[in-house]
Amino acid sequence: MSSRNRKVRVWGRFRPTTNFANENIEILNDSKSVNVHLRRDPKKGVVNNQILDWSFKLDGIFNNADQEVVYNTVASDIVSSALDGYNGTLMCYGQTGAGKTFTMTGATESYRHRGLIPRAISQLFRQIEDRLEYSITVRVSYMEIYNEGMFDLLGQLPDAAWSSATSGNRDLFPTPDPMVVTENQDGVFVKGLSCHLAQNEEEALNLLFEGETNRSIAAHQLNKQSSRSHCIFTVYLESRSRTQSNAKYTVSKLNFVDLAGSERLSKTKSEGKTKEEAMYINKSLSFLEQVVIALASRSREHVPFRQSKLTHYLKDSIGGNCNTLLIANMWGDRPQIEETVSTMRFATRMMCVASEPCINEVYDPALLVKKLQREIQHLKSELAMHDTLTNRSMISYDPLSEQQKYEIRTQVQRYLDGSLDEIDIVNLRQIVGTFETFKDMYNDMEREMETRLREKYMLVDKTDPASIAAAQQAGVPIADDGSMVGELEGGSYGLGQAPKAMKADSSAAVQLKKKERERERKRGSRGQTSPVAGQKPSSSPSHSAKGERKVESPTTPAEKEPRPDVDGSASPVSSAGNVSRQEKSQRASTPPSRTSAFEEFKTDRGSEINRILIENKEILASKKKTYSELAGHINGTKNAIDQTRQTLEKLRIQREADGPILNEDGDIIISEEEFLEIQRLKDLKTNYRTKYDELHNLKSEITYCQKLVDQCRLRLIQEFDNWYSESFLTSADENQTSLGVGHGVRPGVVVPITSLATEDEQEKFERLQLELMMNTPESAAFYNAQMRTSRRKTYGAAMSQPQPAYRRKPGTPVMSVRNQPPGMMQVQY
Ligand SMILES: Nc1ncnc2c1ncn2[C@@H]1O[C@H](COP(=O)(O)OP(=O)(O)OP(=O)(O)O)[C@@H](O)[C@H]1O
Repeated sequence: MSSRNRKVRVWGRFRPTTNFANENIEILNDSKSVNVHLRRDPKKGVVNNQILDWSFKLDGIFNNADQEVVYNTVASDIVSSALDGYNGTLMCYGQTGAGKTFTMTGATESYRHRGLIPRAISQLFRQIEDRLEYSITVRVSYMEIYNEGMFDLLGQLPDAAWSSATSGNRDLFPTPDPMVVTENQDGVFVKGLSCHLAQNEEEALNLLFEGETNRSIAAHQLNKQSSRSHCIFTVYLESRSRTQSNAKYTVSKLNFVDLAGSERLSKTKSEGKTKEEAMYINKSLSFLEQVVIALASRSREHVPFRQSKLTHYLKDSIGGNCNTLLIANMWGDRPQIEETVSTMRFATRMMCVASEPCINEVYDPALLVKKLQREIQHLKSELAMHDTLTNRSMISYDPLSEQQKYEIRTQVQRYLDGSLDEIDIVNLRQIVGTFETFKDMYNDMEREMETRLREKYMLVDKTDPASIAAAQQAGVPIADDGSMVGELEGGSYGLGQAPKAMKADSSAAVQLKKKERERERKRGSRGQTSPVAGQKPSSSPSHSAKGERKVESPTTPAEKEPRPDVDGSASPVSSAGNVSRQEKSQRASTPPSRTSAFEEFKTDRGSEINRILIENKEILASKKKTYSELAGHINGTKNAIDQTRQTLEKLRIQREADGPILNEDGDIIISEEEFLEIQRLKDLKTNYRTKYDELHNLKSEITYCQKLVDQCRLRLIQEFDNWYSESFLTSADENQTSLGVGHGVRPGVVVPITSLATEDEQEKFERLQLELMMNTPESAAFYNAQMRTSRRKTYGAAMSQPQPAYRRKPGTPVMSVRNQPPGMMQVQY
């Protein structure tokens, strides 16, 4: 029942008295309602706003009730729920001497008058014995909060196990560190509070009584043995199933909170230590009241739990997911009537605190891992069975063995050196392994390359002044701006020879550089600077650090010849493979931009192949258009089929509702309308199949045409590349161009041929889309829209791309076309 509570349960208990103020306190017959009538206090004057009549209604009132009745009525269910995984809190609140400790612990010397805690312990172990299918662990802690300090009432026991340091700082338990209230995702706990395993009822009771003896008690005007602290006895339960090897188990805690008694100092006239204690008690109870008010108010966002140790510790124990019970202990005597009203008011507020108990389930990580491992094994077996049934027994789901890794590496190595044409794909793991091997090999190569470079050269980061300074110190002739003597401009890293070799006379080097600049200047004055706007004048390659570039000096005859016009007015190539004298002369100065040269090439030397490319593209475009129309037609047919099916279904339902009409043979007779619809459906299906086959064939043609277009384009680019290299570049130039032209292109990396023309990517994308459309023709509109968007994007990207490096990949095989598709132009090589 308690697990379904929506509010904290609150009961009132009057301690027995022979002087019950019947004229002031009326307990109604429902045993829930209490009316209290106060007498006007003459000390407050004739005119005052004192409320004299109060009516309270709690969940129940105990008057002269036996301990057993109290326990069975309010506590038993909460204790049972704790074994199911629900947290529970049982709290006694009230005036000093009102019977809180009696209710909570009872008279320790009398079994009959034992209180809630011993009864709960007894019930717990009884029920644990009954729950044979569960292994339930019981642990106990007992602490008190005295004058805002926390003390472990069981801290001195030999089996004390602390969550961190030992606890307390009271004289009784001199310990190094004070206890601290801590919170984590599992709830609130006290760091430093000892926890004790209790294997049976007796052990648990021993712990209770041991703690009782350590409580702070003092004689008080209203109670000979008044508790001067808040005491919290906690039982921690952990319940695991014995029958199921389940990673899931429940944990719960039962808090028994015996609060210190409130008192009016003006009335009790407490003095000295008792007064100080009372002040602490009243203050913390007032914070508790604030918390309760905040919890009871829906509009309140902040609950001031951290104002006191008590409220902080009770943060997850009042309402919330916890079964909470408050027993408001009261005096029935007339002199205490104001305190009784005050206690009733607190109790009524507590009734408004919401409580939504829930089971605390946790997962044992070790068991969970085991369970998941078992599940993986099970799934693997299922997969293996499935693969065997579908003739895919090659597939393995185990991690790659060392032998397999070695084989993959060997394959990749052979693939890279060209002795293997293709890597056979066996399964996903092998693909992943292959990629990893590529990555490893790439990293190895990079490291090896750097090591080799470092062995031979000194690498200087030109953007790093410290690196430059270090190089200068090592004797490398390098200027403060990072440029090296005799170095080519434009690189971000300087590559100099090792210090020994580089110990050239720096003043001579500077002179050399000056002379070089002078020569450049003169050459410029003769009108022989680069024709490309914005391009830097070519630095003299003959002065490179390695001295390997062979560009003719400005004084060579080649350079003295007039520079050819690169806008195409004069053809730079006389015949394929034959580079004219005029062409050779172009090498002496900066070559034209590849973009402009390519445009020129397409209209001149490469005009024939360009023409074939254009025609093939036109044929491809027209086939794609037909494909799109056909797909649209198929879509229409598909819609018509769906509609006809719906109509037929309606007619069938109608026919069945009207009752079937049968002929003599017992066959169902259908209406003419239904017959016609069936006929129509047949025709539509035939049409759909025919057109679908057509679409399929057309798709093959498109794929073939696409290949031819690709081949043409590749050929055009290769031709251009050869022509450009022969016409304008020396081998050193080629190297330089490949490093310098492609932005972000790494030395030695050849730009993939597909990136040479942006439409390659576009057309590849379109091809993929067409393939998808083939599978689901009804998605044509969707994919078409996608293509349009993609085209727009590709166009935008192409417009903003830097000039690509037109480089022919070494060893690229020359393509030839063997089969000519109908209506396609064949490339003649
Ligand atoms: N229901 C009851 N039946 C019999 N005796 C009771 C009952 N309630 C209280 N008493 C007795 O009244 C005295 C004071 O009770 P108790 O110590 O429980 O009060 P308390 O509220 O805990 O006071 P304090 O706040 O000072 O600790 C005890 O001697 C106790 O035995």
